Amino acid sequence: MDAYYSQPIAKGNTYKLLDNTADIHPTKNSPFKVVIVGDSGCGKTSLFTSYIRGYFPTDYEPTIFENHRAFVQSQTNEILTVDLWDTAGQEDYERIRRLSYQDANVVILAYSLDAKDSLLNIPEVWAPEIINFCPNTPIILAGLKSDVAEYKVDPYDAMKVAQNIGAVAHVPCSAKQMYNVEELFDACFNVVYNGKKVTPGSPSKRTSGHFRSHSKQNSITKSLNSITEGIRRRKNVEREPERVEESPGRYQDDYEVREPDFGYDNNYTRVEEKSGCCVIT
Ligand SMILES: Nc1nc2c(ncn2[C@@H]2O[C@H](COP(=O)(O)OP(=O)(O)OP(=O)(O)O)[C@@H](O)[C@H]2O)c(=O)[nH]1
Repeated sequence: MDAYYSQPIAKGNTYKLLDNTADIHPTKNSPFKVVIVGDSGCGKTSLFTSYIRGYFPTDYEPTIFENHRAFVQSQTNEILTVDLWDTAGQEDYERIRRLSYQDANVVILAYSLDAKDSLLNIPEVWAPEIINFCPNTPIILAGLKSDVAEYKVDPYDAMKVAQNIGAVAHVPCSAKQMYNVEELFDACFNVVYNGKKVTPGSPSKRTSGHFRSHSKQNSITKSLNSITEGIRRRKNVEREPERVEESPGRYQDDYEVREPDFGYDNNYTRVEEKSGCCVIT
């Protein structure tokens, strides 16, 4: 695994996912936001499921938007609230996905080791989108489905891509075999915390620039959930019109997805962050 890292960030702390969340009070912590993006079908949802739930899902259902909350404990017993944002790889949901980038602490940029196009799309599609919408957010490139018998992607080509897009790490992993899954998420936390104490407290006291207000995140999540619900309901209307009692058109205009205006231009430009987390050339 080490050979595929551009920087040895995963050598920092390890974080244990907590099963029993009954005694945890999330308001004490600012959530740590991890967003995953990548081609449709490359394995993003399965990765999150295998990390949070500990099993590999057998059904495939294209994601529109999903949000999961988890709690992890560092080796020094500090608890971190983690929000995992699963996005749609499908072009149809591009506008929703773009809203997910806001205030991300880390972006996992995923490709599948059994789909060459999914790697080609990293510099063509995904990296420019991330740079556009969250230019200062560290990127971790994740090569999913590392269990497949035949790789369509040379891991060393992927390593080059990782360096070219300024990813802080490249992690090949398998949700199916639970290979490197925990290491990938440890890497996410270590990008920000490496060696630093995880302390609950006011987001404004943070200096990394990657912590934002809890309430703002909650309102983004609520609005994305309602958009997603609207889409799901409209899809059901299309698929099963006989079960709809009210006007079938009622969900068509019940939300408006606006392109976020974060004040960045649309070009794929060189972005350097002082912390050295994200350097794009
Ligand atoms: N062999 C293998 N197959 C996997 C792995 N992870 C996911 N898959 C399969 O890949 C397909 C797509 O997986 P998803 O996790 O739904 O993919 P996704 O990237 O979330 O797809 P979208 O929601 O369309 O963006 C499913 O049939 C999974 O069973 C893995 O680690 N190994």
